[in-house]
Amino acid sequence: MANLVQLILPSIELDLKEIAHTFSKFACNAHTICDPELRPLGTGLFPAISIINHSCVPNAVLLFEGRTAYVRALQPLSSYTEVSISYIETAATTLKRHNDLKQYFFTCTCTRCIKDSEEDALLEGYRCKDQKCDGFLLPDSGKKAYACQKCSISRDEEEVKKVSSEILLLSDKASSFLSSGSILRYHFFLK
Ligand SMILES: C[S@@+](CC[C@H](N)C(=O)[O-])C[C@H]1O[C@@H](n2cnc3c(N)ncnc32)[C@H](O)[C@@H]1O
Repeated sequence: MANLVQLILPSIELDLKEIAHTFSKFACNAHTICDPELRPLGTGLFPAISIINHSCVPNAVLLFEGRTAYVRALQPLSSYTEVSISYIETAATTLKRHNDLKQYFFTCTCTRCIKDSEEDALLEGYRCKDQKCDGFLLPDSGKKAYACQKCSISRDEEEVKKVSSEILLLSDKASSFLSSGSILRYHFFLK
């Protein structure tokens, strides 16, 4: 980034180290401004909000109305409770969350991150193919087969890959509907 600035402004004497420093501070303290559908609109620096630390089980959420940022509590908070928000998508495994947090240069040690998480297994697992079973198919160590943690029914890798690509396709369709605004129109029509 610092080199890019020098490329754009070659005539100005620049301290590349200082620019890199400033951009790094900006990246760690800035927030993505979203519209009500959570579509990113841009990046903003809100000093009062930059003091809020991250948790994967946050007790508050950052919302925007236009360019104005609001921190809204997700539960009643007593005095002296530290307010936390999530810097990242929380519906992800611990490994994914920690990867996403690398840009902020810390390792999260919230309650969700430190417990040996069955939740992670569920996030990575697939619904058991037996409709009557409420278990999840979890990968074996080599990911060659998936077995239900409740009834032990298994699916082979190919079966799981097929289901997973169908899910990805559906998710892509949902995203493109969302970004085109079609869901909003559909919602409006239903009303
Ligand atoms: C937006 S600032 C948050 C406020 C910052 N702690 C301060 O005192 O100004 C983001 C930085 O705070 C630190 N931070 C945020 N959440 C953290 C957490 N849960 N554990 C450790 N460090 C955290 C990281 O250094 C991160 O880059």
